[in-house]
Amino acid sequence: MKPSDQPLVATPTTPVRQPLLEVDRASVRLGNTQVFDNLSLTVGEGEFVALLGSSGCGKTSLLRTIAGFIQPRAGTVRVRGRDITSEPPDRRGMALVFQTYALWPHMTVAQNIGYGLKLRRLPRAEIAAKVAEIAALLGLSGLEERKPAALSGGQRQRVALGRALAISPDILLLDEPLSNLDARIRLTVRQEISALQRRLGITAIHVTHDREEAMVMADRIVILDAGRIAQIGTPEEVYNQPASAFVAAFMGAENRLRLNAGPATEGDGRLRLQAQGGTPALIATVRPAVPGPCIAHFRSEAAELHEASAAAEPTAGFLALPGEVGQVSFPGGFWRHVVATPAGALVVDAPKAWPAGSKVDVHIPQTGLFVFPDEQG
Ligand SMILES: Nc1ncnc2c1ncn2[C@@H]1O[C@H](COP(=O)(O)OP(=O)(O)OP(=O)(O)O)[C@@H](O)[C@H]1O
Repeated sequence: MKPSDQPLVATPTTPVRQPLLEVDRASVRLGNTQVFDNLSLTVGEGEFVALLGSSGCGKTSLLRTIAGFIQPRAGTVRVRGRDITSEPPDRRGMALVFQTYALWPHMTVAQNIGYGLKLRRLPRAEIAAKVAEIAALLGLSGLEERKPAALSGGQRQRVALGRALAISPDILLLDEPLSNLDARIRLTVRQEISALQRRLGITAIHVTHDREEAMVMADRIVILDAGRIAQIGTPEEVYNQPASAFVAAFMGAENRLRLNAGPATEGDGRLRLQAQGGTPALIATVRPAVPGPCIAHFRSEAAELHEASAAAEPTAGFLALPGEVGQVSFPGGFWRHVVATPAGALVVDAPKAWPAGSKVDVHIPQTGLFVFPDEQG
């Protein structure tokens, strides 16, 4: 199947809970850019969904379409079955938290949190009670009278979150809310948002380009590639069963090999895979079942380094490639090696350092290989 023949909508592999939000065959064009076309997505009640993809793939545009700031040229957006495509943003029961916090600088923490409630003309006492509740929930008690300029980045983002939660939205939309925070604070706020979302049972859609953030926060991850849904699944599914070479690489299996697959000589259903210059490997369980050119992806930690051997016999269960260690580094916990092989440079992690210049064999077990037909091959 050529990429253009692939379905636009990836089938979720896990059942969606009671649907709360449905984006149905939506198309969005901005200026001359067709951002996405015929895109469908269902989000269940109480679910935390991450929209993950590289810069420019359309994550923010999809979120803004859901929020009502972008009007799709075709398709509908529904909440609990009700068509809200033409409803303005403030009538959708959603709250959006931005990357830049977007707090009112002249207002105090309490006024910022209570802003949406004031717009809804709630009685003062009710606003004060709700603000106090939210401030306590988010660990902001005691800071209510401060202005945003007198807060840390993490505290500001919690105020922005508080302002969103104060209006009790059906759906919380998070547009890279953590990307302006430094790495350590980001981990804390990430956990706080996750815990809060689960405690309140609120439905959340979170835009991020950070794979780990999506993995640890979301129930399901939607991986977008140039306006198309490349895969929808739980973190384990997209990590362990990537649906395409793109998803495999995006989920960290960045080593890429062109392989040739043929039937194993024994005729027992196994495939004989061979990388350029490598020993043929007899492999049982990988896709594709059909012989031909294919692309394999694997993670740097899935491979092993061994002393070079002259073996040219087919090996069972793993690919073997001769190589020479180039650059060696220590990212922490393991040693990372760039290994030159006839099939190209590969990155391989190992518990010990192999000095630069070592002649090695790279072994890649079939359990760590993600193999896909090579459409271009
Ligand atoms: N107002 C606009 N006019 C024209 N094109 C736009 C407009 N806004 C966004 N685009 C284009 O639409 C595409 C998707 O943009 P979008 O901001 O949704 O991507 P993204 O995945 O959120 O990226 P990032 O992670 O960089 O924020 C990009 O090619 C972008 O250049």
